[in-house]
Amino acid sequence: MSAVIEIAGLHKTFHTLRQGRRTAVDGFDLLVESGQVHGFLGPNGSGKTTTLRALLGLVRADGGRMSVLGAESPGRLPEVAGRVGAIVESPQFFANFTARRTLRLLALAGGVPTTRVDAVLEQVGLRDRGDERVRGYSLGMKQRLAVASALLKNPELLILDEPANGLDPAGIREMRDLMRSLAAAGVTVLLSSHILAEIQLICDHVTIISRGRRVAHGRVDEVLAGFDQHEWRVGVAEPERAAELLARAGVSVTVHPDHLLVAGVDDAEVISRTLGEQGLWVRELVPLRPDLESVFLELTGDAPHPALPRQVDGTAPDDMVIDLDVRESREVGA
Ligand SMILES: Nc1ncnc2c1ncn2[C@@H]1O[C@H](COP(=O)(O)OP(=O)(O)OP(=O)(O)O)[C@@H](O)[C@H]1O
Repeated sequence: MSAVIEIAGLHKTFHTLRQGRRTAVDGFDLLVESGQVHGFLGPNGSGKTTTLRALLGLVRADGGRMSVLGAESPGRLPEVAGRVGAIVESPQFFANFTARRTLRLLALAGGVPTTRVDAVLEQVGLRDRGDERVRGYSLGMKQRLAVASALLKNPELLILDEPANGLDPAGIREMRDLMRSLAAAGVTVLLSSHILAEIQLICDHVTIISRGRRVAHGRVDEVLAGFDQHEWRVGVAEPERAAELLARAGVSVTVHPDHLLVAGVDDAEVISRTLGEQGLWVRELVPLRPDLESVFLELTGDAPHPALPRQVDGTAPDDMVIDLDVRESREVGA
């Protein structure tokens, strides 16, 4: 797979009269490879928009190296601009224009054949609504129109800042289907979001940013697996006795009022056999898998995560890296 976006050590500090110096991006790295639907995830104010703006030459970086489709950014961006569609500042459309007219105008302004208009309306699922005025569009339809405008030049790379912002679950599902169909058509997608469920639903890869620095990156499932503590919720009669039996078998167990919490067990059979052999029958055995939300909170919040050391001793999946040095430097500075 080839690199479509590469950012290494990006720095950007803003100087404002009221707030003084503010470091928005602090040595950030990003690698997006061809064919990925890559989520760029971080809390509000963590530096996502600044990174995308710097990558696209909309704001000047203070340091670091960036390239888009192999061309160094911002110097050689014009060479590849025709192959990149981006929506970083949310576009405003004339409410009285129809989507078709809007796209025709944008095509004419961008030197794109107007025959592309029908193709992109079809691609974003607005073909049947293309002759309606934008004022009657739902937020999801407006977002899709924005994506359609970025698709006019048939880009190989699509960069979207918060494309699912404000969408309801149905809108997010539509956006996910759209991103998947684009990926299937060979478009590489980078989309930013501060909403975890969105990234988990839409993206196959993720880079998590916190306070201007990358704190995790890799395949979504592998980032999650790296945080899997192999925990189980166990429902059983006589929980105290069950806990004792499990502890004696070397299993880490915590007693809660109506269940046990067992950690560090790969195979559920270990639990059911240990208890069953002593005449205790398990009535509930549920694996507790981490979701991106808990991973995100661990990485961007302050709580240390017991699973983190596993990431640096080589047991983490190859493709997933937790940038521990980032946590350390952040914690030192916190
Ligand atoms: N033009 C600017 N002038 C001064 N400070 C800025 C400017 N743009 C961004 N910042 C600051 O840089 C930091 C990062 O902002 P940025 O917009 O990149 O974050 P973000 O992750 O995109 O946030 P959000 O999810 O809220 O859009 C914030 O502290 C923000 O206030």
